[in-house]
This record gives sequence, structure tokens and C-alpha cells, in this order.
Amino acid sequence: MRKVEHIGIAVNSIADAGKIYEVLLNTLVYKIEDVESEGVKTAFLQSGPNKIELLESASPGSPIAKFIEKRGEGIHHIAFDVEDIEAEMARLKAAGFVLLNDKPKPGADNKLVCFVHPKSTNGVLIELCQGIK
Ligand SMILES: CC[C@H](C(=O)O)C(=O)SCCNC(=O)CCNC(=O)[C@H](O)C(C)(C)COP(=O)(O)OP(=O)(O)OC[C@H]1O[C@@H](n2cnc3c(N)ncnc32)[C@H](O)[C@@H]1OP(=O)(O)O
Ligand SMILES: [Co+2]
Repeated sequence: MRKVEHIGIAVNSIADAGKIYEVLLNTLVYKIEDVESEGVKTAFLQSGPNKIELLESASPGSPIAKFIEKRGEGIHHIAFDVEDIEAEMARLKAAGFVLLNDKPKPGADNKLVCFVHPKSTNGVLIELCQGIK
């Protein structure tokens, strides 16, 4: 794990939350991207080396819809940047972590991603991200 790649925040509306985070971070949303496979619309803001990913559900029953239904808006996951996602997945699997996908899958912002179940990580959903060159 090289660094925190982004913090994912579940929100009801990326338009409304985007405006709030633009004032808070004194920067602008630099990308809005739908990730159909996840049933989510994402908005990204960069503040220094830190990235915030706002996540709005795009379909009922999506992970974000279920999360907000159960817990309301708030921090959804922490994503880490990795050099070699397949090697990291194999390392974590061998170490007993529960991976939520058995192969890297396309994520937002030009990444390959894999999620680790929160039950393996003290209740925090973890995402591994490898940039697609
Ligand atoms: C990939 C695009 C983008 C990117 O960065 O590139 C994204 O980040 S997309 C983000 C949205 N996609 C995902 O989150 C995919 C991975 N998530 C999942 O597979 C599910 O959400 C899962 C397995 C974490 C939970 O799904 P499930 O259907 O089991 O929902 P439950 O409500 O039954 O949850 C079971 C259990 O887990 C707890 N939970 C759920 N979500 C979270 C969370 N974000 N953080 C911590 N804990 C979470 C939930 O409270 C339940 O716990 P329990 O004690 O049983 O109540
Ligand atoms: Co993410």
C-alpha cells in the first residue's frame, strides 16, 4: 500500500455535496463519472495530495443506496493506492482477508479496484486501487 488514494463519502446528491466540499476544500470538482457496474455516480475533488470521492446511488439496491438506507450519509470507504493489485489481492487473501471480488474490476478515475470486506478490517470498507497506465 503506497498511500491513501481517496476517501469515499456516501451522499444523497453529488450536486449538493459537491458544492459544500468545493467551499470546504477551496477547490472545484474535477471529475464527475458514472460507474454503472457499481450503480453509482461519483464526483472527485483534490485537496493537496488528498482526494475525496463523493458517491451518489444511481440505482436502488446499490451498495451506496443500502449504505445510506442503513447508516445515512457519511464516510463509506478508504481507498489505498497499490503498485500491483493482483499481488496485493493474493497477499491479503493468503493473510485471511475476505476480498469482495476475485479479480480486479474497473473503478472510477481510471483505476482497477478490489474491495476488502469490512468484517476483515474492524468495520472499515477498504478499496485497493491500481492506476491504469
Ligand atoms: C468502484 C467505483 C468507485 C471507485 O472508487 O472506483 C467506488 O468506490 S464504488 C463504491 C461502492 N461500491 C462498493 O462499495 C463495492 C463494495 N461493497 C460491497 O460489496 C457491499 O457494500 C458490502 C459487501 C460491503 C456490504 O454489502 P451487503 O449487501 O452485505 O450490505 P449489508 O448492509 O448487509 O452489510 C453487511 C454488513 O457490512 C456492513 N457494511 C456495509 N457497508 C459498509 C461500509 N461501507 N463500511 C463499513 N461497514 C459496512 C453493514 O453495516 C453490515 O454490518 P452488520 O454488522 O451486519 O450490520
Ligand atoms: Co472508491
